[in-house]
Amino acid sequence: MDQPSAADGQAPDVVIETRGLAKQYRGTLAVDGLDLQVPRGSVFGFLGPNGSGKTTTIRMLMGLIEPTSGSARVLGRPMPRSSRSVLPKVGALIEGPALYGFLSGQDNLIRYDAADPTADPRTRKARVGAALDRVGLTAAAGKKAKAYSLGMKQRLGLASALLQPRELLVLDEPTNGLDPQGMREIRALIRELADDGTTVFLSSHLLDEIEQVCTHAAVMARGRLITQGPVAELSAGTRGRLAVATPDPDEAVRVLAGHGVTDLVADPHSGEVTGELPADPPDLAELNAALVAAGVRVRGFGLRRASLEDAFVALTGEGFDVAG
Ligand SMILES: Nc1ncnc2c1ncn2[C@@H]1O[C@H](COP(=O)(O)OP(=O)(O)OP(=O)(O)O)[C@@H](O)[C@H]1O
Repeated sequence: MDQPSAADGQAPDVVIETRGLAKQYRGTLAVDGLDLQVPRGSVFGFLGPNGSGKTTTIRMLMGLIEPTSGSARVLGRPMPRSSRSVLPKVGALIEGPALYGFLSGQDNLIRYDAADPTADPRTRKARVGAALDRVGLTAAAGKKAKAYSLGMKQRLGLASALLQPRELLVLDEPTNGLDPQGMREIRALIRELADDGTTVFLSSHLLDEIEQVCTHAAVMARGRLITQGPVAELSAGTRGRLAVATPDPDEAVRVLAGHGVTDLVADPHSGEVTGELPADPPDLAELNAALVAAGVRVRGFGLRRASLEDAFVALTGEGFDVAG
């Protein structure tokens, strides 16, 4: 049967699990042998450049398209076979919310709620009011949706996904196209939802977004999973860059290069020189002393923690290209 059990080999604290999941389009292997594990209670970032297979994966997870091979389980049940029992517990926002511009935000939600055969019409108003409140749109509830900013439209879309209690929220690029303020609002909302115990799975091509909001992440490149795990651990395996703040960048670059530091970059705006330490790094105190001895005025000196971007570059040997 479809009930989750130990016999299925899936731990109950995993809300999404795929094994060898793959999708082949005519000329393209969009997703290639994906083994994904999303822990319950996590804010899970599904990170990858444009075209790396994120949306295709999400569509398979939500039972919208069939995988070519492999399997996917959501909330312990196989997809797409169990869509009817799984999807009511999953709030999904894929490729932007479908809204009627001529209806108010509130009336859009009433329409959504009315389309749900399991939703009791007698409690509709209260549900819609609570969802609007949840996303901070109560004051704008009577305004036509076409007059909403992009961020407000996105929040209304989230409200539609929150009309029913959800175990899992799946959000495809939830901040795409938003201005910085709109992005902050959506991120704050995601954190609040996670604090309430909802697992949030979100895709993004923005590295810093994943670092700011996610507890866990999986990194995709060209349809393949590069790595996954707690965000702090993903970058921990990558060495940080040496950073020297100095008004003498040219001389600093020369001295550091002489001590085996590679990939040196001098930022004229910040007055900072950064570089990659060699595999067998020199003693940092001696490196600093060498700079000073060469007449380099050192304002700051240290190792910067590796970012997810550093980890991505180290793992793929490619830059994180977010063009498109
Ligand atoms: N319906 C389709 N038919 C043919 N090829 C497709 C189809 N959908 C996606 N692809 C291809 O599969 C690959 C992965 O696309 P996908 O949309 O899953 O990536 P993504 O990581 O979500 O990128 P984006 O953020 O740009 O949507 C791309 O090369 C894309 O062109």
